[in-house]
Amino acid sequence: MVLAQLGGSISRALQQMSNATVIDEKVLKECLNEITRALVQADVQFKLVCDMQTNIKKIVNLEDLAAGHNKRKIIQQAVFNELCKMLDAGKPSFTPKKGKPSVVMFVGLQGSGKTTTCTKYAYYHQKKGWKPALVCADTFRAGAFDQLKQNATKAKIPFYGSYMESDPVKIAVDGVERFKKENCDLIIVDTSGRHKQEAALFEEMRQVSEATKPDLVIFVMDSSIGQAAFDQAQAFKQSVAVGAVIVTKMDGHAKGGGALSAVAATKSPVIFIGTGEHMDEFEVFDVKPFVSRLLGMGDWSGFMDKIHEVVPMDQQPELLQKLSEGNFTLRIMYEQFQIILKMGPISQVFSMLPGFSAELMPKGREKENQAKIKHYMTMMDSMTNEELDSSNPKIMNESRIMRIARGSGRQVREVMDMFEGYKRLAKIRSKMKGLKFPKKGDMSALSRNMNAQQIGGMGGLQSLMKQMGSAKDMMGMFGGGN
Ligand SMILES: Nc1nc2c(ncn2[C@@H]2O[C@H](COP(=O)(O)OP(=O)(O)OP(=O)(O)O)[C@@H](O)[C@H]2O)c(=O)[nH]1
Repeated sequence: MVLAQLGGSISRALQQMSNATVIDEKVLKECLNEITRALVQADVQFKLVCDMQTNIKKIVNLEDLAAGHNKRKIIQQAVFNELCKMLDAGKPSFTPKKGKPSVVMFVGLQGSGKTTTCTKYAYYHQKKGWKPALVCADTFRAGAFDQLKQNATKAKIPFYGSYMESDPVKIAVDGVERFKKENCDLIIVDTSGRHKQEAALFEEMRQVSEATKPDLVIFVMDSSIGQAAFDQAQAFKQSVAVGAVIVTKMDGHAKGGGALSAVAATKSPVIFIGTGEHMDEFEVFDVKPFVSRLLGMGDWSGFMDKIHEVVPMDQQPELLQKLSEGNFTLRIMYEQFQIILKMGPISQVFSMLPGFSAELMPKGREKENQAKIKHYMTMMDSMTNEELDSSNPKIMNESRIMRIARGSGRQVREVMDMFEGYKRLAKIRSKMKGLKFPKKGDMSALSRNMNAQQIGGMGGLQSLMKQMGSAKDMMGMFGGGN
């Protein structure tokens, strides 16, 4: 994934600087040049990158920093802040409220991923307890309704469209009315994809917008257009009241950094990014957590959100208790695998943990990793209660391993592999013993807690993970980290 490479290059530049015995002008310059190269390679506008470099140099005045100052931390913080500034549109978008009907209209160029993104957006909200519905007002592209219908059926989301009606305005109005009556709280209208030059289709888009009075218009844009994103976003904004942007195909394009920074320059907030063709390859875009993950600094609030999304409320205290106990059995590992599989792409989940980088888990390995977890779970299904509930690795003798392999139809080597992985995770967990996890939204509790643990907040946890070599270890378990 290109973004992971960008994050990896910036983190490495910062790491190399940290490794230097003395941080002087030369070391800082080398570090900033390295970061500049990485950003330019990701197609970020050269002027933006130069401005960023100048700003950092202004903030980090090495001569003025007294000896006691932690120069490394100050530089890291400046890089973090400047990256945030570059990607921040400066104003939030309208946010629909659960339980209150909102109409959201999707617009974008042909093939930008609009139809796919409508379903991803609906599915994302459905998982959070909303009642979304999809309306296909794309009468231009043959097959658009079938595509939406197929996606919606797969995700069990109600949909509306017509093979007969050729007027998109009528379909949109009928669909919105119908779903309002059915008490849907998020009515999503997909419109025809269009080109910048196609005046007639732009007019149609204006009419659909006028007739349905959307609370939010989302412009969907393919990241491969890079810096051209600026012109495109502007063109759409001039025709309809674009309130937010979703950038798609961030998984495969070297120009992703350019697209994100160019959209921010139009002052249109990016609210989600698409990171693959599948329904759950869709991530909230929130500048600070995004940059934090990009730099391998984690995103605890995103991680906790995911947990709150997939674990029923009544089981949450129990899970958090287990996470903080450090007494890690194979049964706990099994339960946590169940959660991980529900949380979405493994690389996405792990990139939310400090010390992990999406780079450690190549995207191509996603399917392979999911299959590996499932195989591990099949092997654990062949274990006895005694084996599952023991935290003593010594009970797993040769005859037990042979029995588990036979029972699950897997190789002995795979059982041993799974067991090695378990031991690695158990080691990590024992070091995290006593760490209390915050309630949803209560990040201050986490930092208070971490300070109490004397591991020095977020950065401290990151270095703790590094000390343990856990990122590579854990990724290694799933076949990443090479
Ligand atoms: N890799 C990747 N592919 C994506 C992503 N989002 C959409 N796609 C793919 O992009 C292609 C076009 O997506 P559609 O949803 O049909 O695009 P559209 O904008 O609705 O197309 P029109 O209706 O012609 O305007 C499909 O093959 C999608 O699977 C993404 O985030 N990553």
